[in-house]
Amino acid sequence: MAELEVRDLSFRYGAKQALDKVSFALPEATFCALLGPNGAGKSTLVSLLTRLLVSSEGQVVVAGHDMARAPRRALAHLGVVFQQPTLDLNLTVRQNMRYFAALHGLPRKGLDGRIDAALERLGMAERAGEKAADLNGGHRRRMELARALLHRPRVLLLDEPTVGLDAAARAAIVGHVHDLARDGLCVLWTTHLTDEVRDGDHLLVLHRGRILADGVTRHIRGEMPLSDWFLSRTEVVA
Ligand SMILES: Nc1ncnc2c1ncn2[C@@H]1O[C@H](COP(=O)(O)OP(=O)(O)OP(=O)(O)O)[C@@H](O)[C@H]1O
Repeated sequence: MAELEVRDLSFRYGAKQALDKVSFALPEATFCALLGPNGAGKSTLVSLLTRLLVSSEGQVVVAGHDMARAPRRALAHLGVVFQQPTLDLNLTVRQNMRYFAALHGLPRKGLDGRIDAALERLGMAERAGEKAADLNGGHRRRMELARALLHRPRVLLLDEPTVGLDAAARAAIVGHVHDLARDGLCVLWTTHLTDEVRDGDHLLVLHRGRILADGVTRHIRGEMPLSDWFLSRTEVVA
């Protein structure tokens, strides 16, 4: 069964068609890169998947729950890391996580254990008592990732999560999220950077609101480096 399924999803801003009949299905234990140049429609798709936007055309199904008919159940299985950081810099890492847990109605019983486990997975266990303001950008992002796992979602959505990070921090996050996918999570990672995509990843290429390619990266790119393939298909002049 698909953990995340999108069927014929379309969206327009007035006359501007931002998404045009987008369809794909992702199973568990998948790292899927959603690659598209600026303006391709990635943010619009993320907004529809998280119900910030609603479309009357098409369907989104998370862990078997239809986003339009059962939004609370669908959203309960979705973890999200947005492009813009959403943490309180004055609180410690643990306080930020407790605050998020309270907002989501997670039971207090066993919460610290959940927080420790989530931080451990991201290599952040020893930073639980540090103020978010004192963390570097990469560690802040990892904290947001740990937080997105607290309610044990089956699908994790990340919208260009490496924006503003240096190369080492980017590589660390890319690695951690691949580990999460290997352990069973269905991950959708949006990016416009081909070097964040691995050959064995599931790749969706979005261009001008349409899916250009859907499959395993190494099959899609053939003999070409992915960056060359991507540039040739999206007509971006380097
Ligand atoms: N509020 C809006 N009103 C009108 N057009 C919009 C609006 N938001 C986005 N668009 C247009 O819809 C298309 C898709 O935009 P979207 O932001 O989803 O792309 P993106 O792939 O996320 O790009 P980026 O990487 O630059 O964030 C673009 O042509 C954009 O100009």
